[in-house]
Amino acid sequence: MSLSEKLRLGVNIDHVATVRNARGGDTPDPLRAAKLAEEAGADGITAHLREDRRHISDADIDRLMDALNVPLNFEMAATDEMQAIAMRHKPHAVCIVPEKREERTTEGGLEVAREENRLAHFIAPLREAGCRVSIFIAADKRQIDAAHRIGAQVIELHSGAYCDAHHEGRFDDRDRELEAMREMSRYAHSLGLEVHVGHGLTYDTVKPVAAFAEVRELNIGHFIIGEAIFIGLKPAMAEMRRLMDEARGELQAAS
Ligand SMILES: CC(=O)[C@@H](O)[C@H](O)COP(=O)(O)O
Ligand SMILES: NCC(=O)COP(=O)(O)O
Repeated sequence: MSLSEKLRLGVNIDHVATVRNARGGDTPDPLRAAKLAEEAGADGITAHLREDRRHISDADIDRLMDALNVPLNFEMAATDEMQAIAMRHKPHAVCIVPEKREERTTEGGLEVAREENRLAHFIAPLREAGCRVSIFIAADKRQIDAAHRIGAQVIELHSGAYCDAHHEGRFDDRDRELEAMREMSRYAHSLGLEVHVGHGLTYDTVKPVAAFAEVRELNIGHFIIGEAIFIGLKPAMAEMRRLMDEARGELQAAS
């Protein structure tokens, strides 16, 4: 991959639905947020249909599929129910994520290595249907090798541990997490996998990750939606885009 290729920004609109669902009505509408994000230059929209439907609903996915002009990255657990939904919609990308009912947010990466056989069979029809299959994993060589073996085209590295360490002031841990993601981005890229990164990224944490030459896409939601409350969605996205471009520009200048 060349550095002149654009680093894509996928905007996750799950937490617009979280606010909507707090009152059970129709507002704020995640589709409206997605269309605004699209107008503001989002390269894709990410939505996670959780098994417990705590934020995005089935109807949201129907409406996103009908109305979006940019690719939808459909995040889902590896269950029969979700596979059937994905097969009905055939979104541009399907990102397989681990899910626990009791977790507040996606805590870790998918355990691919221990479930290789099941996951290989699970993703095969999705690939045949034309979806790009992405696997949400920790920066762990074993998991990357397994994702590669089962035929995934993309991996998304979970940046939550790096972001948490930064915001909690555990800078040694942060630097270790960052280094692991850097090394594993290179490794995954060398296997021919497309590399994405996401979870918990903020203005303070995005630049070092955006500077990984092998990374093609960042998926960012919670922070952008939170910031949008104060400054609006388009300015919040524009600032994220500016930081990503700045990191990329610095990398290009140094190479
Ligand atoms: C997999 C992942 O990182 C996302 O789905 C995102 O964080 C939003 O969903 P949750 O906050 O419900 O985990
Ligand atoms: N896959 C990560 C994602 O879509 C966004 O995560 P977050 O920024 O909402 O934590």
